[in-house]
Amino acid sequence: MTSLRPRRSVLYMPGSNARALEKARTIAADALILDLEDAVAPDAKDIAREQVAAAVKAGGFGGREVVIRVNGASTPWGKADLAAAAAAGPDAILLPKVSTPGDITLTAKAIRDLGAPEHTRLWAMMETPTAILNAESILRTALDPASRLAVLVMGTNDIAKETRARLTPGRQSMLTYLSICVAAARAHGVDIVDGVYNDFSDEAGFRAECEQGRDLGMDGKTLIHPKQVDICNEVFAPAHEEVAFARKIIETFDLPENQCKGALQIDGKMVERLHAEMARRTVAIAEAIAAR
Ligand SMILES: CC(C)(COP(=O)(O)OP(=O)(O)OC[C@H]1O[C@@H](n2cnc3c(N)ncnc32)[C@H](O)[C@@H]1OP(=O)(O)O)[C@@H](O)C(=O)NCCC(=O)NCCSC(=O)C[C@H](O)C(=O)O
Ligand SMILES: [Mg+2]
Repeated sequence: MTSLRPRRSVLYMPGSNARALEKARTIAADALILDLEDAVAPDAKDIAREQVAAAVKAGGFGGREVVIRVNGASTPWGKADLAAAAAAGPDAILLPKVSTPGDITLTAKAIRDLGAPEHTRLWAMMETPTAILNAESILRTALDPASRLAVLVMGTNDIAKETRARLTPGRQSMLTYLSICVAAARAHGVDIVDGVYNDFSDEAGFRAECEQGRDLGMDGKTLIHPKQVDICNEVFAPAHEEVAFARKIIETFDLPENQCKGALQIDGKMVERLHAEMARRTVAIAEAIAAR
């Protein structure tokens, strides 16, 4: 079952940047990814690992979901990262460059053996051509709760690198990859967040890409700079009118005279029971956001 935890804005920060780790405790993002992978230079990997583990253990992140992105198992840092992350016990560990179901199941087993607390979930980066081709089988691992798989994170920079597709305005080249992953995530009750928008000074372009991701079915978007958080939170929250209409749908279907009806007319629109289900989710996510 997809969780109703708001994951509108998911902000990356380099684990080597102590100032950013400190500042993160006051940024209005729903989730934070403390990165040990691509944002950290090889010479800074050890200090980043120590800083991130200490920051997670120290806490103080309030209701923000705290995630550690480790280096891959085949890198010189992967093993130490996983051990440190499991011991720190964040809300989730984010695996980069997942390509097969085994990447999830083996990591889940490894962190269990390393003593990771039960609450530590796995998030998976979808950013290789093989991951896209294997999306369904990777996501199927979520059927077993032991996999801990909770969220997919799109890695559009790596997808562009590996496929040689260009990241153009409108992301024509990414749409198939994004939608395949949305379908796989939804089929198996896992949340999914969109890739980053690199030009963090371009507010209009960023807003358009947030809206595109939301309309494709994403739960939120990964971010690289604090100035992207407010727009992202706004776009991925249901609008006031949407919530009001959702409440109206629920109330109308709940009326005794409508108990036997499958379809109704509300404000000139045809509404079916499937819309009542969607409306319940809209209201629930709006309430979860309001409670933050
Ligand atoms: C992109 C940046 C390097 C820009 O940094 P900087 O030049 O320092 O920006 P500012 O001067 O505008 O910063 C203003 C203040 O905000 C703090 N800050 C900046 N970014 C962050 C952040 N991400 N989290 C927390 N705080 C942040 C600065 O420290 C300044 O604070 P103050 O000193 O109080 O004024 C930088 O934004 C950055 O490093 N961003 C994150 C880069 C990153 O994590 N990249 C990896 C993830 S993206 C990726 O890998 C995608 C995926 O895998 C794929 O394949 O697509
Ligand atoms: Mg990447």
